[in-house]
Amino acid sequence: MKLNQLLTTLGSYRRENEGDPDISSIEMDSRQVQPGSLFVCVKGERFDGHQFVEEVQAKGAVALVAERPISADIPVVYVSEARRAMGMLVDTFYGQPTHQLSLIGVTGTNGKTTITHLVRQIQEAANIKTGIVGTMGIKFGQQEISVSNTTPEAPVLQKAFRTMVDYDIQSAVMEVSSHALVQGRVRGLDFDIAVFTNLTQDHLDYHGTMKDYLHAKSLLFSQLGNTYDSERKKVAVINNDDAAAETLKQATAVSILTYGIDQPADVQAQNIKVTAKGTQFDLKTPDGTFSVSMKLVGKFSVYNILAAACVCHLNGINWERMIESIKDIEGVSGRFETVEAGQNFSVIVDYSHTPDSLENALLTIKEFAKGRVITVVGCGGDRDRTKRPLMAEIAVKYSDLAVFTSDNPRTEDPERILEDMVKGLDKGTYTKLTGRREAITYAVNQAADHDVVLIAGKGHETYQIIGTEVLDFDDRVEARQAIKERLADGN
Ligand SMILES: CC(=O)N[C@H]1[C@@H](OP(=O)(O)OP(=O)(O)OC[C@H]2O[C@@H](n3ccc(=O)[nH]c3=O)[C@H](O)[C@@H]2O)O[C@H](CO)[C@@H](O)[C@@H]1O[C@H](C)C(=O)N[C@@H](C)C(=O)N[C@H](CCC(=O)O)C(=O)O
Ligand SMILES: Nc1ncnc2c1ncn2[C@@H]1O[C@H](COP(=O)(O)OP(=O)(O)OP(=O)(O)O)[C@@H](O)[C@H]1O
Ligand SMILES: N[C@H](CCC[C@H](N)C(=O)O)C(=O)O
Ligand SMILES: [Mg+2]
Repeated sequence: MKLNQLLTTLGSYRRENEGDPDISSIEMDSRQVQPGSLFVCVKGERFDGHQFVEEVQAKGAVALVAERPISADIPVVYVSEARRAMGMLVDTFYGQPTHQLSLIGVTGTNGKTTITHLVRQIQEAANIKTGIVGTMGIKFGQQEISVSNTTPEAPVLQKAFRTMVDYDIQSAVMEVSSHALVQGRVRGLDFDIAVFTNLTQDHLDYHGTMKDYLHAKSLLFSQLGNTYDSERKKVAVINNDDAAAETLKQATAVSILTYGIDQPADVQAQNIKVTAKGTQFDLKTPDGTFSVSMKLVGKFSVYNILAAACVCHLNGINWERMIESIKDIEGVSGRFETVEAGQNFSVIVDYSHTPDSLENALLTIKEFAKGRVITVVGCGGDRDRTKRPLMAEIAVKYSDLAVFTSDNPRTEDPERILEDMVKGLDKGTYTKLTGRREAITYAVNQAADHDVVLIAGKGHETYQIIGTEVLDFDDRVEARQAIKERLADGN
C-alpha cells in the first residue's frame, strides 16, 4: 500500500520530506523493521522509539511516524499520539479485518483467559470458527502464535486478524488488559461485544489507584460503537454483581446484557451446587430457565460460564445447544487443574495471582475439602507490591498450612518480596521456603489422606523468571515429581 493512501485514515498530521513509497509493513519495534517498513516512533517507559530512527533507516525503513522533531531523509508524518495513530494505520493497512469478524473483547481483573476459552469451545461446537487472543497466545484453526503480552500491540493484533479472516475464521475472542486500554493497543479494533468480568485489586503499580484502574477498564466500554462499522449491533455484557457495574453501564452508549448470581440480571444463575467433581445450577434467561451441569468447579466458574453464555447467545447459539456443550467442557490449562499421580490427597494448580482470585480458589476448595488445606503461594516481582500482604493474609486465613515461596521474582530480591508478604502476620502462622521446588515438595510431604494442596500463582506457566533469566519450571511437573518421590519412599 502507498503511504499517501494509508494516511487518508489519519485525521490531522503534518508531513515532512517528499515521497509516496510503497509500505510493506508497519512496525513499532526497530528489531522487526524490514526494507519497506513504516516505523512508528513510540515513547515508552524504558525506551524511546525516536532513538531508533537512524537504525531503522539503515535497515530499509521508507517512512516514519513521530511525535517530536527527528532528523531523517525519508517521509516523516508528525502526529500528537503515535501509538493511537498506529492503531488506525495498521487497521487500514490490513484492510480492516475486524469489520469481517464478530470481535469479542473481555476485560476485568480475573477470568479473562477462562472466558475466552469457554467462548471459543462453545462457538466451535456450534460450528462458528473462532480465533482467540490472550495470555495463552494467539490460536485459530491449527495455527498458534506465541505472544509476550496478554494483549499484544496493534500491528501484531491486526496482522493476526487479517490472517484469521483469510482462514475463514468468523469470530475472534480476545483478552483486553487494562495496560492495553491505557496504551491504546486496541485502538482501531471494531469490537462487537465487550465483556466485563470483575474489578478487584491488581496492577496498582501501573494504575496508581483503583479509580484509575476502573477508568482504564471503562475505556473498552466507552469506545464500543465508536467505530464506523455500524452494521453489527454492539452489546456490552456486564457482571451485575460487581460494584463497578454501574460505572461501566454509564460509560457505554450501546445496549447492555447483564449476568450475575446475587443481584437480579438478564441472565442469572440460581440454586448453585458445588462438588469436587463439578457444579450444577439453574440458568434463568429471558427465554426460560434451564438446568446446567458442568465439570468446572466453584462460584467463580459459574460467573465465567454466565459471561460466555451471554456472548454465545448474542452470537446466535440457542441456550439448549449451548448447555449441551457446556456439559463436556474441560477446564483451562493451569486453572484449577488437578494433578493426579496415585496419591491419597488432592493437588490443585491454579493461576490465582491476585487477592480476589486466591480467596475464590480457597473458598471453593473449602466447600469440598474433607481434610486440611495446604497452600503454596508467592507473589510476582516488578508488580503491584500492595497486593502481597493481602494475598499472604488470605492464604493464612483459609489454609491449615500456608507455605510462602517465590513466584516470578523477576528483578526483585525474592527475600524482599517474601518480607512484603509476611509483614502483617504473626510468626508461626506460616512456613517460608524461598525455592519454589522446595516449597512444593514440602507441601506434598505434609499432606495426609484427603488433604488438599493448592499451588497458586503460576498455573499454566512453564517457566520461572529469576532476574532476567527465564528458567524451565512447571508447578504441575514439580508436584507430580514430589508425589512420585514420596510414594517411592513408601510414605
Ligand atoms: C507497562 C507496560 O505495559 N509496558 C509495555 C509497553 O512498554 P513501554 O510503553 O514502556 O515501551 P518500551 O518498552 O519502553 O518501548 C518503547 C518503544 O521502543 C520500541 N523499541 C524498544 C527496544 C528496541 O530495541 N527497539 C524498539 O523499537 C518498542 O517496540 C516500543 O515501541 O510496551 C512494550 C512494547 O509492546 C511492552 O513490551 C511492555 O510490556 C512490559 C514488558 C510488561 O511487562 N507489560 C505487562 C505489565 C502487561 O502489559 N501486562 C498486561 C496483562 C496484565 C494482566 O492481564 O493481568 C498485558 O496485556 O500483557
Ligand atoms: N470470574 C472469576 N472471578 C474471580 N476469580 C476468578 C474468576 N475466574 C478465574 N478466577 C481465578 O483467577 C485465576 C486466573 O484466571 P484467568 O487466567 O481466567 O484470569 P485472567 O483475567 O485471564 O488473568 P490475567 O490478568 O493474568 O490474564 C484463576 O486461576 C482463578 O483462580
Ligand atoms: N498478567 C499477570 C500475570 C501474573 C502471573 C504471576 N505468576 C506473576 O508472574 O506475577 C501479570 O503480568 O501481572
Ligand atoms: Mg489472562
